[in-house]
Amino acid sequence: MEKTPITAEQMRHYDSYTINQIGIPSLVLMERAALAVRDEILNAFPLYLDHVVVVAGSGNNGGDGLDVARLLHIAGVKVTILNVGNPDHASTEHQVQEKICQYYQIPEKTDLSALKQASLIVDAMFGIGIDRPVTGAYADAIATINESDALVVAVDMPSGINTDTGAIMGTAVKADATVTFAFNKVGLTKADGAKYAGRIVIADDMGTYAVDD
Ligand SMILES: NC(=O)C1=CN([C@@H]2O[C@H](COP(=O)(O)OP(=O)(O)OC[C@H]3O[C@@H](n4cnc5c(N)ncnc54)[C@H](O)[C@@H]3O)[C@@H](O)[C@H]2O)[C@H](O)CC1
Ligand SMILES: [K+]
Repeated sequence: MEKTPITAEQMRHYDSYTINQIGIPSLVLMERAALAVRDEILNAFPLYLDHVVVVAGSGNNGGDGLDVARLLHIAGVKVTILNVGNPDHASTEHQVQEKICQYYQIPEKTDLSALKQASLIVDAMFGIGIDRPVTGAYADAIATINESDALVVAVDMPSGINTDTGAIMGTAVKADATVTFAFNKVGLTKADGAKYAGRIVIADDMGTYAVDD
């Protein structure tokens, strides 16, 4: 398996090859991604589990976050979801995960004050899909996260960090750890990305396959 850090475009290519050519459904990849984040949180941060707040965007990074919220909830952890994204823009997978979280009646908030009670924050606003500077409610959430003394675990990328350059796009989450999927990302190895990522965990048992075509 290729071990050098990859770009967002390469990751999207490998994802779509795995989903469309091999036939592994994207929700299966999402579940495997979320299991890796859950395992890292339970194994590495057992003293920070009093109240986990998952900050979710409306794309598949947010979908991963909702999946992690459910997995932690059924593991007996107190979890609150803070939805920052616009629900009207929710991706298909995000909507599936949202419905499951509603089944488990996991509390959902939109007010940033939810972050004040967090012992651990899961940053699931943006992953490799970030394509413009962060502004508005997302920027406010990032500022509040960075001011918090909660432990911060980023899903795939610290939100606001450019996957390919490591540059801060307006503003970015400073994470204690980042669980990135399938392969390391170029943006986690250089510039501000290397600093903002914290300890990097590469979840490479993802079922995502590198193709060289
Ligand atoms: N690699 C894997 O095996 C898997 C990765 N998964 C996760 O999917 C995300 C990528 O999801 P995507 O929906 O493409 O993008 P994001 O969730 O990162 O971003 C959502 C959405 O946000 C918009 N956007 C971009 N920049 C901004 C901005 N500055 N302000 C507001 N909105 C912005 C843009 O339209 C994006 O589409 C990946 O990181 C993983 O977490 C899958 O779960 C499956 C397994
Ligand atoms: K993120």
